[in-house]
Amino acid sequence: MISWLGAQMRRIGWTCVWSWRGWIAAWATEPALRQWSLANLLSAAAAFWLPLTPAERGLILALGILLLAAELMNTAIESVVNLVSPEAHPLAAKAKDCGSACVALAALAAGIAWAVVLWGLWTG
Ligand SMILES: Nc1ncnc2c1ncn2[C@@H]1O[C@H](COP(=O)(O)OP(=O)(O)OP(=O)(O)O)[C@@H](O)[C@H]1O
Repeated sequence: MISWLGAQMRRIGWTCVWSWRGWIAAWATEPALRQWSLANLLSAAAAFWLPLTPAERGLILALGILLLAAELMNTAIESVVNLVSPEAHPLAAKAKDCGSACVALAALAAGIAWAVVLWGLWTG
Protein backbone atom coordinates (compact mmCIF):
# COMPACT_ATOMS: atom_id res chain seq x y z
CA MET A 1 0.00 0.00 0.00
CA ILE A 2 2.80 2.45 0.96
CA SER A 3 4.78 1.61 -2.19
CA TRP A 4 1.61 2.04 -4.32
CA LEU A 5 1.02 5.45 -2.70
CA GLY A 6 4.64 6.40 -3.30
CA ALA A 7 4.36 5.43 -6.98
CA GLN A 8 1.16 7.50 -7.36
CA MET A 9 2.79 10.53 -5.71
CA ARG A 10 5.83 10.19 -8.00
CA ARG A 11 3.54 9.90 -11.06
CA ILE A 12 1.59 13.03 -10.03
CA GLY A 13 4.86 14.85 -9.34
CA TRP A 14 6.21 14.01 -12.81
CA THR A 15 2.89 15.03 -14.39
CA CYS A 16 3.30 18.45 -12.71
CA VAL A 17 6.88 18.73 -14.02
CA TRP A 18 5.86 17.84 -17.61
CA SER A 19 2.83 20.14 -17.50
CA TRP A 20 4.99 23.03 -16.30
CA ARG A 21 7.49 22.27 -19.09
CA GLY A 22 4.63 22.37 -21.61
CA TRP A 23 3.42 25.72 -20.29
CA ILE A 24 6.93 27.22 -20.43
CA ALA A 25 7.53 25.92 -23.98
CA ALA A 26 4.19 27.26 -25.23
CA TRP A 27 4.72 30.59 -23.45
CA ALA A 28 8.09 31.02 -25.16
CA THR A 29 6.79 30.37 -28.69
CA GLU A 30 3.07 31.27 -28.80
CA PRO A 31 2.10 34.98 -28.78
CA ALA A 32 -1.58 33.91 -28.68
CA LEU A 33 -1.05 32.20 -25.30
CA ARG A 34 0.54 35.35 -23.88
CA GLN A 35 -2.32 37.49 -25.23
CA TRP A 36 -5.00 35.17 -23.80
CA SER A 37 -3.16 35.12 -20.46
CA LEU A 38 -3.20 38.92 -20.31
CA ALA A 39 -6.89 38.95 -21.27
CA ASN A 40 -7.49 36.41 -18.50
CA LEU A 41 -5.74 38.56 -15.90
CA LEU A 42 -7.84 41.58 -16.90
CA SER A 43 -10.99 39.46 -16.92
CA ALA A 44 -10.24 38.04 -13.45
CA ALA A 45 -9.49 41.53 -12.09
CA ALA A 46 -12.81 42.82 -13.47
CA ALA A 47 -14.65 39.80 -12.06
CA PHE A 48 -13.37 40.65 -8.55
CA TRP A 49 -13.80 44.41 -8.96
CA LEU A 50 -17.45 44.24 -10.09
CA PRO A 51 -20.17 43.24 -7.58
CA LEU A 52 -20.68 39.71 -8.94
CA THR A 53 -21.96 36.66 -7.08
CA PRO A 54 -19.48 33.86 -6.22
CA ALA A 55 -21.11 31.66 -8.90
CA GLU A 56 -20.65 34.36 -11.56
CA ARG A 57 -17.01 34.86 -10.55
CA GLY A 58 -16.45 31.11 -10.61
CA LEU A 59 -17.94 30.86 -14.11
CA ILE A 60 -15.79 33.71 -15.47
CA LEU A 61 -12.58 32.36 -13.90
CA ALA A 62 -13.24 28.75 -14.95
CA LEU A 63 -14.04 29.67 -18.57
CA GLY A 64 -10.89 31.80 -18.72
CA ILE A 65 -8.78 28.84 -17.61
CA LEU A 66 -10.56 26.57 -20.10
CA LEU A 67 -9.68 29.07 -22.83
CA LEU A 68 -5.99 28.79 -21.90
CA ALA A 69 -6.34 24.99 -21.92
CA ALA A 70 -7.85 25.17 -25.44
CA GLU A 71 -4.94 27.37 -26.59
CA LEU A 72 -2.44 24.85 -25.21
CA MET A 73 -4.28 22.01 -26.98
CA ASN A 74 -4.18 24.04 -30.20
CA THR A 75 -0.42 24.51 -29.74
CA ALA A 76 -0.01 20.76 -29.21
CA ILE A 77 -1.95 19.99 -32.41
CA GLU A 78 0.05 22.55 -34.41
CA SER A 79 3.34 21.11 -33.12
CA VAL A 80 2.42 17.53 -34.07
CA VAL A 81 1.12 18.59 -37.49
CA ASN A 82 4.32 20.58 -38.16
CA LEU A 83 6.33 17.49 -37.16
CA VAL A 84 4.51 14.89 -39.25
CA SER A 85 3.30 17.04 -42.16
CA PRO A 86 5.43 20.13 -42.78
CA GLU A 87 4.23 20.02 -46.40
CA ALA A 88 0.67 21.09 -47.25
CA HIS A 89 -1.97 18.37 -46.82
CA PRO A 90 -5.78 18.57 -46.46
CA LEU A 91 -5.69 16.55 -43.22
CA ALA A 92 -3.03 18.86 -41.78
CA ALA A 93 -5.24 21.82 -42.67
CA LYS A 94 -8.26 20.10 -41.07
CA ALA A 95 -6.37 19.36 -37.84
CA LYS A 96 -5.05 22.92 -37.52
CA ASP A 97 -8.38 24.50 -38.49
CA CYS A 98 -10.20 22.36 -35.88
CA GLY A 99 -7.66 23.38 -33.23
CA SER A 100 -8.25 26.99 -34.15
CA ALA A 101 -12.04 26.48 -33.99
CA CYS A 102 -11.60 24.92 -30.54
CA VAL A 103 -9.96 28.12 -29.26
CA ALA A 104 -12.56 30.29 -31.00
CA LEU A 105 -15.43 28.38 -29.35
CA ALA A 106 -13.81 28.60 -25.91
CA ALA A 107 -13.35 32.36 -26.41
CA LEU A 108 -16.99 32.64 -27.53
CA ALA A 109 -18.13 30.79 -24.38
CA ALA A 110 -16.14 33.18 -22.17
CA GLY A 111 -17.47 36.18 -24.10
CA ILE A 112 -21.08 34.97 -23.78
CA ALA A 113 -20.61 34.40 -20.05
CA TRP A 114 -19.34 37.98 -19.64
CA ALA A 115 -22.22 39.36 -21.75
CA VAL A 116 -24.84 37.51 -19.67
CA VAL A 117 -23.22 38.50 -16.36
CA LEU A 118 -22.99 42.16 -17.41
CA TRP A 119 -26.59 42.06 -18.64
CA GLY A 120 -27.62 40.74 -15.22
CA LEU A 121 -25.71 43.57 -13.51
CA TRP A 122 -27.27 46.16 -15.82
CA THR A 123 -30.86 44.96 -15.43
CA GLY A 124 -30.69 43.55 -11.89
N1 LIG B 1 0.81 21.56 -43.39
C1 LIG B 1 -0.31 22.25 -43.72
N2 LIG B 1 -1.12 21.78 -44.70
C2 LIG B 1 -2.24 22.45 -45.06
N3 LIG B 1 -2.65 23.60 -44.50
C3 LIG B 1 -1.91 24.12 -43.51
C4 LIG B 1 -0.69 23.50 -43.07
N4 LIG B 1 -0.15 24.26 -42.08
C5 LIG B 1 -1.00 25.29 -41.91
N5 LIG B 1 -2.04 25.23 -42.75
C6 LIG B 1 -3.19 26.17 -42.84
O1 LIG B 1 -2.79 27.44 -42.36
C7 LIG B 1 -3.54 27.80 -41.19
C8 LIG B 1 -2.63 28.52 -40.21
O2 LIG B 1 -1.63 27.61 -39.80
P1 LIG B 1 -0.42 28.05 -38.88
O3 LIG B 1 0.43 26.88 -38.59
O4 LIG B 1 0.22 29.26 -39.51
O5 LIG B 1 -1.20 28.44 -37.59
P2 LIG B 1 -0.99 29.71 -36.68
O6 LIG B 1 -1.07 30.96 -37.51
O7 LIG B 1 0.22 29.48 -35.86
O8 LIG B 1 -2.33 29.56 -35.83
P3 LIG B 1 -2.64 30.16 -34.39
O9 LIG B 1 -2.84 31.65 -34.61
O10 LIG B 1 -3.93 29.43 -34.02
O11 LIG B 1 -1.48 29.81 -33.50
C9 LIG B 1 -4.09 26.47 -40.66
O12 LIG B 1 -5.28 26.65 -39.88
C10 LIG B 1 -4.34 25.71 -41.95
O13 LIG B 1 -5.57 26.08 -42.55
